[in-house]
This record gives sequence, C-alpha cells and structure tokens, in this order.
Amino acid sequence: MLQTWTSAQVRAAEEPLLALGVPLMERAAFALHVRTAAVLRERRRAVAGARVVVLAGPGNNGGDALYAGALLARRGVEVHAVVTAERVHEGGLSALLQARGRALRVDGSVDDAAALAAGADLVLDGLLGIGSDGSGLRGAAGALVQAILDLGRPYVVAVDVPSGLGVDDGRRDGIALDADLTVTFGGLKPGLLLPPGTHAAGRVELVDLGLDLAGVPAVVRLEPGDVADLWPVPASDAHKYTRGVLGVVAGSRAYQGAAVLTTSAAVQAGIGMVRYLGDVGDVVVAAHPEVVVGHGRVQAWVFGPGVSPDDAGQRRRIEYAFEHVRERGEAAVVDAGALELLPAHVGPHAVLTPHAGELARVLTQRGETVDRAAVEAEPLRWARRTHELTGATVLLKGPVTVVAGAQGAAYAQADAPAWLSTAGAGDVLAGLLGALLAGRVDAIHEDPSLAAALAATAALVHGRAAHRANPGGPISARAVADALPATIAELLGR
Ligand SMILES: NC(=O)C1=CN([C@@H]2O[C@H](COP(=O)(O)OP(=O)(O)OC[C@H]3O[C@@H](n4cnc5c(N)ncnc54)[C@H](OP(=O)(O)O)[C@@H]3O)[C@@H](O)[C@H]2O)[C@@H](O)CC1
Ligand SMILES: [K+]
Repeated sequence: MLQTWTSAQVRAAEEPLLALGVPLMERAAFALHVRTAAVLRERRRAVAGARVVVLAGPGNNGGDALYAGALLARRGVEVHAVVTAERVHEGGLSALLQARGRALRVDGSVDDAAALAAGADLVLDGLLGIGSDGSGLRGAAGALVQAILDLGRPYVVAVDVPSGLGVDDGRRDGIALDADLTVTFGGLKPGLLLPPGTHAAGRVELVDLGLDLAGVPAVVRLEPGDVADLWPVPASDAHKYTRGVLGVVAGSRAYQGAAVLTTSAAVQAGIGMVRYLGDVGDVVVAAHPEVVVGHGRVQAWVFGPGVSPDDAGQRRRIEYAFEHVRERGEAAVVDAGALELLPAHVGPHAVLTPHAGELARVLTQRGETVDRAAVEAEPLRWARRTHELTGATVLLKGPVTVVAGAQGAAYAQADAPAWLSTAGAGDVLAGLLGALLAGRVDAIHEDPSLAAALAATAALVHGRAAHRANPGGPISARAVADALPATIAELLGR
C-alpha cells in the first residue's frame, strides 16, 4: 500500500535527523538532480547542453531546487534560477553561481522570467513545498506562474510537491503549477494522492531520506498486493451461511437492469448466497439462477441501485431493513435512491456510496451548505464530515475514489480506467462491496475501520476488473461484473 504523511508528520520525522546533522537537503537535491537528468536524457537524449530553469521560492524547497540546479550545471546544463522573493536559500544560490549557473531576481515585471521558463527544456519548480499554506501561490510567485501558464506550460518537475497545492488535502484554491513529474522527499504527501491535487502531480517518484515515519498515515492507497489480506477467502469447512448472505433491495420495473447488475456482481464476487427483494425477481433469477428471491436471514444488505423515489414498495423494504442494520448490526451498502432514506445515525458498518452530487444532497439534508463543486474541490473533507454526521463509512465515487471511515481511516483509490464512467458501473460496485462486507461482518464490528479498508478494496477490484474486461477500450458494466471472478483469482494469486 502507499501511505501518505502530512507536512507536520514529515517535519516531526525530519527533526531528530537534522539535530544529528544528517544532510537531508543534500540527499534530496542529489536525488532530484539524478531524476531530472534522467528526464533530460529521455526527452532530448543528452543532459549537457539542456536549458533548465529553476524557480526558487523563499524556503528550503527553493534550496533543494537550487542545489539540484548546481549539480546539473556541473554536468553541462545551462541553468538559470529565477528568484521570486527577498528571501532565498543562500547556500543553494551560491552553489549554483559557483557552478556557473545564473540567477535572475524577479523585481517588478515577471515577463522576462516567464519567457525564460516557458522556453526551457525543463523547469524545476522549487517555489513552495511543505511550507505552503494551501491557498495557492501569491505575490511574485503567483504572478510568475500565471505568466508562464499564459505562454504555454513547459515540462515541469515539481520539487517535493507542485507549488500552490494543498499539501495535506489536495486542495487547489488559487494559482498552482501542474507538474509532469513530482519528485517527493521522505514520504508521500496526501495532496499527491487526493483529488483534485493528484491531477496536478503527474508521475510521482518518492526519494527515501531515511525518515522514521511510523504512526498512522494520513491517507492510504491500497495496491493489488493488499487485496489478499482483506478478501474473505472461504475456509475449508465453509458453507454458504458462514461465507455470508447478502440481501439486495435494488431495481424496479422501470430499472430492471440495476437489480441484475447488483446481484450479478455479488454472485460473481463469491458470496455465500444472495437474496433478492423487489419486483423483478423473475428477471434476476433468469440472469442468475443462484439468486434466491424473498426474505430470510442476511449478514449484509445492498440498498438503492435502481430504486426511484416514487417506488413505495422498495422504499418500505429499505426503511424496514435499516432497522436491522441498526439493531442487529447487519452491514449495508447504501447507494443511489437509498441515500435519502438514511436514518439520522447509522454506524461505520453502513457504507454510503454516493457520487459528489449525491453526497452534497446527503450533507444538505443535514444542514451543511455545500454543492457538488464544493465536494469535488475537497472530497476528503466532505466525506469525513458525512462520517461525523451519520456515523457511516463513506465511499465517494469519482475518477479517484475517496473513502473516509472510523478512526480517521482515509483512502484514495485511482484504479479505474476513464471508460468505467458508464451506466450501471455503480450498481456493480455496490454488489461487489456488499459481497465483501457480508463475509467480514464480525470483523467489522471488532474493528470498525475495516469497513473503510473493504470499501477501498472494492474500488480497487472494480477498477481492475474494468481493465481486465477490455484493456484500453470501452467497457460495459455487465462486462465488469463478468470479469470479477478472474480478477479476484488473479489478485488472490491463485
Ligand atoms: N527540513 C529539511 O532539511 C528538508 C526540507 N526539505 C525541503 O524543504 C521544503 C520545506 O521547506 P520550508 O519549510 O522552508 O518551506 P517552503 O515550502 O520551501 O517555503 C515556505 C515559505 O514560502 C512562503 N509561502 C507560504 N505560503 C505561500 C504562498 N501561498 N504563496 C507564496 N509563498 C508562500 C513563506 O515565506 P514568506 O512569504 O513568509 O517569506 C514560507 O515561509 C520541503 O518541501 C522540501 O522541499 C527537503 O530538502 C528535505 C530536507
Ligand atoms: K515545489
């Protein structure tokens, strides 16, 4: 898994090493210069003769960039530093000048500096690192970046983080400089994985500085190798009830497909048994004869795919089943039409699966002033707020899926191809997640943060199944459900 650490965590881990005199900046700058040289070689075959512009802000981020610039200058690169503030890392600047690099101080107009940067082979962005206040670039640095963007963005290597991004939350409130490559030091930062910031980071490479970053990471991204630890693999003495029974309240005469896709995903994800409740049991059984229609004991539920507000029968079933979720602790996936039926308070064993617009409605119903755009601007903040207000685990769907759950659990998953944004994909995710929860209900009650880990697992498996269904091309939701068995087998290494 990828783990991320806040600015404060990174600073705390740096402190003891700096006190011992460990040369962290030298390590960072050396690694930065090696990676930058590799990019130059890749893009123009030779390092010597390249034109690199170092954007140097007032802090140590500028120091990293200037020292790396000095090392590049010693390898024959033509390096210009653009210094944007009164304050500059003096050691870095004199190293660059000694290596025959040149420096230009932005004083008044930014036009010359912007033209220099826009025309460079590569720009090293050392304007702002973990000292960012998250409000975007201001002052001369902001004006310079805006002028560079107006001329056309060159190839940018971000030093530690793209300057101007919210390092800890991925916010993008003002001017920021998007990167093609981010070389980050010591540990990944949450803003590099969380949307919208993650889209500004380009490829991310981590430089190990030997920091001791033990403790609870801020945001986690599961990787394929993590699935085997979280998946409920049946024991040799398992039977269908020990593996979990999932109740699905989905679909209606108007939206029959939602019932089929949700149950299909649950069956193909390897559940003990699926019980379907609703008006289209005949269609569901025709597609999957394994499904049982009608009431009975379940460990988990999926509520909502294809349930419209005027469907009184399905709404009654969901409201009734919510009582079981609260009283008996059955787990639940609360999707689409069921989100507005959510009781005032559930527990983390209920997982909401809204997209940004639906999450804004859940929050608005609970007195928050927020719209879809605000949720997209700060997805983790609003997913967390929803968890605080409802007690539920929240899986917020989007190009990067963000999960917030109990005990501060937070995940950012970017597993799916863009082709997956298609009708019915959410129904498949709901069925798949329902199957996962049904097999782990007792464990979730022991450790409520597990629901968030399972939600992130479902997002990962869903994305991988989409890739498998048709690598590089269009995919239907049905094909994703059909790809689940082989995808899961592959992830479990069997
Ligand atoms: N510690 C170490 O040895 C190591 C540190 N490392 C490196 O150090 C970096 C952190 O360095 P840092 O702490 O100096 O902060 P950094 O981000 O460079 O500058 C902060 C200054 O920027 C300003 N400013 C703030 N907000 C602003 C805004 N919105 N718009 C414009 N300006 C703004 C503000 O200055 P002011 O305006 O107040 O003068 C503030 O003081 C880290 O990311 C990594 O690259 C690595 O080498 C590993 C070893
Ligand atoms: K930077």
